[in-house]
Amino acid sequence: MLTNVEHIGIAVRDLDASNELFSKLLNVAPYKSEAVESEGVTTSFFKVNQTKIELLEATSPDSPIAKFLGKKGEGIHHIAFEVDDIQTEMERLKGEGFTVLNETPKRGADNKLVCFLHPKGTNEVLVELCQEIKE
Ligand SMILES: CC[C@@H](C(=O)O)C(=O)SCCNC(=O)CCNC(=O)[C@H](O)C(C)(C)COP(=O)(O)OP(=O)(O)OC[C@H]1O[C@@H](n2cnc3c(N)ncnc32)[C@H](O)[C@@H]1OP(=O)(O)O
Ligand SMILES: [Co+2]
Repeated sequence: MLTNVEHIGIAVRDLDASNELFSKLLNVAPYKSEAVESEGVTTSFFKVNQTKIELLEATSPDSPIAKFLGKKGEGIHHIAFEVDDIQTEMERLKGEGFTVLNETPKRGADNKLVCFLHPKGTNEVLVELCQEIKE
């Protein structure tokens, strides 16, 4: 079951400059910065009440963020939904005809298992599913 918007991902060219900008905009400092090597990104996270913003800077030219910046420029890159059981949700969405981009949930940032849906099947919006890892 989808339970919430978990975060909104924003592609940025310069994470330091965008951290400053979003700190001023939201009036809070980022609570976390984390590199996710498998995605070729460095992230930083802001939280305002229940709303989470994830800034993403590319760390390699073949990163999805580098490609997105090259094609579309900075801006909203994806919307992430929290799910209670990612595997069940992936199966349900595949059954509805959506294309999952990873058949097995992978480790994302901020202690999450994640899966992406292809934007060509979701009105050009890249959708991420996130399930909290309980350790
Ligand atoms: C930090 C970890 C994690 C978290 O925990 O939160 C993250 O958020 S990681 C975020 C970065 N990772 C990803 O985005 C992984 C999923 N993405 C992909 O697998 C690929 O980016 C893609 C969506 C399959 C596209 O890859 P590819 O086909 O190689 O690139 P193209 O540039 O050729 O794009 C094809 C087509 O898709 C459009 N596109 C690409 N990205 C987006 C997007 N974010 N939103 C909307 N549309 C997107 C792109 O414009 C192309 O369209 P056309 O030009 O019309 O062909
Ligand atoms: Co994300």
